[in-house]
Amino acid sequence: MLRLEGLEIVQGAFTLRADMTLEQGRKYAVIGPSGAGKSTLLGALCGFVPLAAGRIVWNGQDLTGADPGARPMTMLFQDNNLFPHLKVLQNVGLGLRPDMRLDPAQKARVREALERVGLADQMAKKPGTLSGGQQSRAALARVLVQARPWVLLDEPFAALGPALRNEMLELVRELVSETGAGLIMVTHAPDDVRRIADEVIFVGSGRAEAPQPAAELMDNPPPELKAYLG
Ligand SMILES: Nc1ncnc2c1ncn2[C@@H]1O[C@H](COP(=O)(O)OP(=O)(O)OP(=O)(O)O)[C@@H](O)[C@H]1O
Repeated sequence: MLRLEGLEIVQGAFTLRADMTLEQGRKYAVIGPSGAGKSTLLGALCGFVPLAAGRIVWNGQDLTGADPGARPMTMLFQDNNLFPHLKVLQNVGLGLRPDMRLDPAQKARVREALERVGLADQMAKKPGTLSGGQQSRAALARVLVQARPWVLLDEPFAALGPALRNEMLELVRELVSETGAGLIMVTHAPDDVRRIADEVIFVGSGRAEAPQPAAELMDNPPPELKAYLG
């Protein structure tokens, strides 16, 4: 269980507040207008954006001052963050050990993760020689080897075409279900919400609202969400 207690995040003139409890193993979509603070919220959860007030507590453990690497979260950014000069295998291995000194068991985990995302035959290639979809798969494999309890995605796969995007979302859904990880995903696409999310966190007017069941909310959106959805 991940608790956001009286969070206040200040960036210049912008303030975002959040108070909510997220359940392990659930899939949350974060939606709301551009500039509402969706990326800011994820950044604060991961420890990249400091809190002005409040606490983040995971299973009773206060994460508020913890370094990003010490938190139970992995973040997948829109651009995948792959290192162009390293092979796919090494890029994924970095998820386990930044110094890349993997022991045999860790090497086996990296290979397993690459097999799981369908890149078993692409391990020795550099990211630049892979397609966009394959690069996304490599980035997902890196998330997978870290095996953290929460996976955070900030508008993932935005650069991919619709069919490939859906395929990647389906893969994400399968992977988090298999590992029991919780998912928090920023998206602008209502279709993504219906496809993948159990619950929706709406961000607007300086607040991240407590999660609400996805299907219900999308079928009967309150005025602010309705205005956003158009
Ligand atoms: N480093 C910063 N310094 C000052 N203000 C910032 C900084 N980063 C973001 N902001 C402001 O914080 C607010 C929230 O930005 P954020 O990127 O979280 O929104 P978002 O909902 O993710 O938007 P989008 O959907 O366009 O990606 C914006 O008003 C933005 O201008």
